[in-house]
Amino acid sequence: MYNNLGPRLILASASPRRKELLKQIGLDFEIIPSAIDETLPSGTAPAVAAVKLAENKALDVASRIKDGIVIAADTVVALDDIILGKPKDEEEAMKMLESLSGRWHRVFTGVAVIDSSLSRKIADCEESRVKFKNLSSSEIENYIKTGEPMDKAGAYGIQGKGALLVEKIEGCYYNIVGLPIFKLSLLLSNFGIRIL
Ligand SMILES: Cc1cn([C@H]2C[C@H](O)[C@@H](COP(=O)(O)OP(=O)(O)OP(=O)(O)O)O2)c(=O)[nH]c1=O
Repeated sequence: MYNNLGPRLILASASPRRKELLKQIGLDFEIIPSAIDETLPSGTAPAVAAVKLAENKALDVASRIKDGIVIAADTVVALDDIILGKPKDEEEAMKMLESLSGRWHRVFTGVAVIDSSLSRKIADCEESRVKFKNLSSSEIENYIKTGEPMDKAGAYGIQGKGALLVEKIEGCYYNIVGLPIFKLSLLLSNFGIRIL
């Protein structure tokens, strides 16, 4: 593990995907989920929303700990400039999947890294593009029955059965899953954390 002797690292996330992705690169870290209100003024641009929410999550946790470096992220799906967050119920999941059918959309993940003293903070956003196949109503219904859409932005998870909906992508795959590993490594290097 990288930081046995390095700074304490905290992932401010309840997302099992983010935990797995951070483990994938061999970092030793703790988890303290944030408890922020994730609503932003309507009309906020998707990239701005993703960065702002990531910053708010990181600040929330950083202000509750004595020492350490906090990592937080937020993922939004954007169809044109309309933000698709997590669906509140199956009906909304169906509407989201219908609107994504046969089209390209963008996935933005904002990432924030903040020192517990709040003296150093850095945030950035990664953008990927995703093209969905044309979905039939039975495909949408069957996908919703898997339960996969409910805790995910845009009502799908590319890392699961949602892969069956995705024709192609442009950009970082990990960004779509919720944590752009390469971008995060650049941010961490600004804090003197080099993983390789
Ligand atoms: C598009 C897409 C999103 N997602 C997930 C990533 C995020 O977990 C979720 C978007 O919600 P977020 O609010 O970004 O994150 P979260 O509430 O799950 O976790 P936390 O705020 O505690 O960090 O959607 C996938 O898992 N796969 C995908 O293909």
